[in-house]
Amino acid sequence: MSEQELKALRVRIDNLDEKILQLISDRARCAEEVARVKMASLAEGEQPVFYRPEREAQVLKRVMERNKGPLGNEEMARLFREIMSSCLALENPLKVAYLGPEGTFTQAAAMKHFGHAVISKPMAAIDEVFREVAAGAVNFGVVPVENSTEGAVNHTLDSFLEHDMVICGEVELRIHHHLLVGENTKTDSISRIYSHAQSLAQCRKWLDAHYPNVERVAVSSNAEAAKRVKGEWNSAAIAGDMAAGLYGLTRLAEKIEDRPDNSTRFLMIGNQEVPPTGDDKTSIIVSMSNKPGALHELLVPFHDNGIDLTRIETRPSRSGKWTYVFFIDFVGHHRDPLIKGVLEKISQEAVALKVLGSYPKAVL
Ligand SMILES: O=C(O)C(=O)C[C@]1(C(=O)O)C=C[C@@H](O)C=C1
Repeated sequence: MSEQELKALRVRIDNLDEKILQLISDRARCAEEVARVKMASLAEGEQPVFYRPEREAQVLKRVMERNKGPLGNEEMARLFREIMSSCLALENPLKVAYLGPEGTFTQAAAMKHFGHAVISKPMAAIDEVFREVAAGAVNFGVVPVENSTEGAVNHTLDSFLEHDMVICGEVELRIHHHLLVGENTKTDSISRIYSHAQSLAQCRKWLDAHYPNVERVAVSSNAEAAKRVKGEWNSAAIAGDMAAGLYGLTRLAEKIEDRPDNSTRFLMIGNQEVPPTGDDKTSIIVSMSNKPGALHELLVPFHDNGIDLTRIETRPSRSGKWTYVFFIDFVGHHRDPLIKGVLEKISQEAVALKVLGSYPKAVL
C-alpha cells in the first residue's frame, strides 16, 4: 500500500470518527432528556428508576440483529454496551458491589453486564455483597452462582435464603485460568500454588499432571492469590487476565482449565423488578414437605405446561435437620399467564415459594 493510499484512508477514518462523535453526543443528549422525562412523570414520593435492564436487553439485541459486519455481533454489542453505560451515567451513575478484590472474574462479569461507567465497590465476601445491597449502599450487587465444571456456588445460594433480593440480570463468562508468577519466581522453584478453591478444582487435572507435589492453598479469591504472589518468592497463583494485568504477573502457562468450555454464570441482585422482554428467565426457591414424591409433584406442573427448566439445585433449608429447599431456574417471566398458573399450582403443594426475580436472558 502506498503512503498516498494510507493517507487517504486515514482522512476517511477521521471524517467517520467525527460523525460517530457527533452521533454519540446526540444520543447522550437524548439520554439526558429521558432522565428529565422520568423525573417529571414521578408520582408523589416515587423514586426515579433510571436503569432499565429490559430496555438495555432490547437495545443490544436490536444492534446484534441489524449488524451486517465486518465486526462480529458480540463485538458490536460490547461497543453499544459501553455507550449505554456512559449514557446511563449521565442520567445517574450506578453503584455496583461485587465479590472482590479488584481483578476477580466477578468484576469482569460486572463490567460485561453494566459497562465501565459505574462506580464499583469490591467486597471481601459474597455475603457482604448481599448486605451492601440490602443496606442500600449500592444499587446492585454481582455474585457468581454456578460454574460449568464445578457446579453451584453454595455461598450465593445460601445468601438468598437469608436476604430478600430481586435478581435483575444474569451474565455468563468464559473462564480462562493462567499460572502466574512474580518476577522472582522460576518455573522449577514453585513450592506453593494459591487460588480460590473453585479455581483449583477447575484446574485439578492440569495441576496433577504438572505440579503433583506442590502444595495447593485455597484463598478467598483468585485476585487475592495474584496479589499474594506478587510479593512472594517461589509461589504461583491461578487467576485470570484481569488479575494478571492488575498485579503485573507473568504467565508461566495459559488456559490451564481442565475443560475448554469452562464458564461461570453470575447474577445481578438488587431491589428492582424487571418487566417482561419476551425472552426472560425466572429464578425461584421452593421448599416442599419431606414426603415421598415431593420433588415429582414440584416438577409436574413445569412438564405439563412445556416450561423449559434450565437449572435445579438442592440445599439444606437451615430450618430443620434433613429438610431441603430447591433453587429452580426456568424460561419465562413470572407475569406471563402460563407461568403464573404454574407458580400457583406449585404454591398449593409447597411449604414455601419465593420468586427471586424474572430477568432478561443474558444477551452478551
Ligand atoms: O431508555 C431509557 O430508559 C434510558 O434511560 C436510556 C438508556 C440508553 O442509553 O439507551 C440508558 C439507560 C437505561 O438503562 C436504558 C436505556
